[in-house]
Amino acid sequence: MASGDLLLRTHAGAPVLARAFPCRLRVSARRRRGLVSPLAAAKVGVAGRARPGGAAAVQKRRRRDEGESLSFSRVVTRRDAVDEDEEDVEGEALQLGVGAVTRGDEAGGVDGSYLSDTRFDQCVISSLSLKAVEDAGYERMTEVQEATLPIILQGKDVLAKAKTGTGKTVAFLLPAIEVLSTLPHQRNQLRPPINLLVMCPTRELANQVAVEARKLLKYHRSLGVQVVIGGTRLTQEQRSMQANPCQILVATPGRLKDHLENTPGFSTRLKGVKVLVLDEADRLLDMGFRRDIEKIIASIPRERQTLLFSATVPEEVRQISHVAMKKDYRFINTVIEGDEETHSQVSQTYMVAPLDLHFSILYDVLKKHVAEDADYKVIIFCTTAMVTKLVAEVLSQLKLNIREIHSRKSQSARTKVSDEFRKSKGLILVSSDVSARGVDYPDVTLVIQIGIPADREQYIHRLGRTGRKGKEGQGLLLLAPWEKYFLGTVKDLSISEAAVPSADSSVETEVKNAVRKVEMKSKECAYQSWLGYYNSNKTIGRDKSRLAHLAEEFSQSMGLAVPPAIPRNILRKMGLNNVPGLRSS
Ligand SMILES: Nc1ncnc2c1ncn2[C@@H]1O[C@H](COP(=O)(O)OP(=O)(O)OP(=O)(O)O)[C@@H](O)[C@H]1O
Repeated sequence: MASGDLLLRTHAGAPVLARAFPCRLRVSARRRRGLVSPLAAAKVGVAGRARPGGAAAVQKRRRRDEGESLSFSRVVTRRDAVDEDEEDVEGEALQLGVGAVTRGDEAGGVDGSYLSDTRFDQCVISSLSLKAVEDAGYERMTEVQEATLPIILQGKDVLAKAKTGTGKTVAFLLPAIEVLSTLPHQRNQLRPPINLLVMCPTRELANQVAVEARKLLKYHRSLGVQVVIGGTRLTQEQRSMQANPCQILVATPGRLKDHLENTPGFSTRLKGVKVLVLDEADRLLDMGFRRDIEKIIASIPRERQTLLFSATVPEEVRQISHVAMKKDYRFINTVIEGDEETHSQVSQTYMVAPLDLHFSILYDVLKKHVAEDADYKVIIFCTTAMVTKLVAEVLSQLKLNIREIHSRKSQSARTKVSDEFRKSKGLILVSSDVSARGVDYPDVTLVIQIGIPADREQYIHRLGRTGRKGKEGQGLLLLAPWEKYFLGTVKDLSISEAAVPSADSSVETEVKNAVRKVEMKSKECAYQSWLGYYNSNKTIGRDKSRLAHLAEEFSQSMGLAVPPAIPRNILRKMGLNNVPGLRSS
């Protein structure tokens, strides 16, 4: 936290405490014990003060989505790569830590600390929303919901940071719906305005947010929600928007831009936006999405409320939040200062081993996990879509119960796999970063990450697919020796080294046979995308001949004696033509 940020800790319900502790003396006593809600504090005049504007230059980080390189245009265009048809910071900051750890039996978790003591029925929300919240089975607010609701209801712009799986979706949807429910809604309008626009970086997340919105809208009969995402026919979406226009729109950026450019009357409807939400805000504001987001923001009214939510808010996101928010926005951070951004009930380990052992290690770890936990539910994150496909094929050959999801799959296949994984146990999902953020699969027991994640934030979001709602979970990061430097970026997290399983020759033979059975085409594609991914990595991609040598190691791990040849034009686009060790075709 930057100097000048206000440190407050919260324990119990914001609106309730505001009534319960009206005098400065009692608030101060609770502040000393770290138990004051922001609203209570604000009432007695201890609200956060403006942060000094930091004018540090915004570092433009080149990021990858889907693990594919963004640097080689047609080989992997930005469209293919990204999962999309796929002022100085002046805000007030509140640091809200978890006061007492409560045991959340009703949440089914071992540690219910993500829940606050405030019940929804103690809040100033409409009876229609309250009934819907109760029907959804939510009784107490989560910490982030408790912390943000009163401030959003005051009409403030909010940038909120809270750990993964702690209810950020309801935290922005519920107050936004409350705002909308006070607006006049005329039935039978030909093109009714869109009043709430929620942007999400992935299609799966957009669908999930719409499902949560529908739950909360159960009794708000005059309000509706619609989703526009890539991978579906634009005309189909246009027809359904015309047939049943809704006030709430959940969208991925590329597709929203398509509608802006191609759907008659759409830009007029966007002029009605009163609340804009950027879910996974840091991802939406990074370079992969920035241009689309800026265009979208330019198409909606300046006079609006903006809500940015994420489990990670790197300093540069705070620096550029003026792109979307008013200067007097509030930064609400529910991750206590000094606490890790990951969950303490998730054990994190890493293993370092040469690439040619990775499949055997993976198989060994999975076999043990499956044997130990009949209700196992594992996600394996891979660096690129094509590497994901390869790993899924190898593990399927080993007769594990595998499903595969990445951007090269059709949207219908993605939706089917995602729905199945949400409902089932006893499954292993091999995924690219399409599942890294926001996706709420219940009861994931283990998250494995093979190879370095795009960055520290991506590591945290991927790990956050387990340990949701206070439940326990495990995380394993599997690295090659030359990837070990990544550990330096997450050294503040509790990751401990795990011993590499000792070699078992029968397992190794089994794995080698499985690898051998995978089609050559899959190996070629994996090799090319692997090369693209590490080529655009600032550390590894710097030395091209070393990169070629490492790529050869990767091709050997797929059982290839000679690395596949890559079309010359693709090598050129990657800036890798004439690099010794790389073959062109
Ligand atoms: N007050 C509540 N009580 C119990 N469960 C809740 C409550 N609010 C939300 N949930 C549930 O908690 C789960 C996690 O919520 P959600 O997906 O919004 O988390 P998140 O913080 O957005 O996670 P991520 O950072 O991964 O996007 C969901 O299943 C949601 O239905």
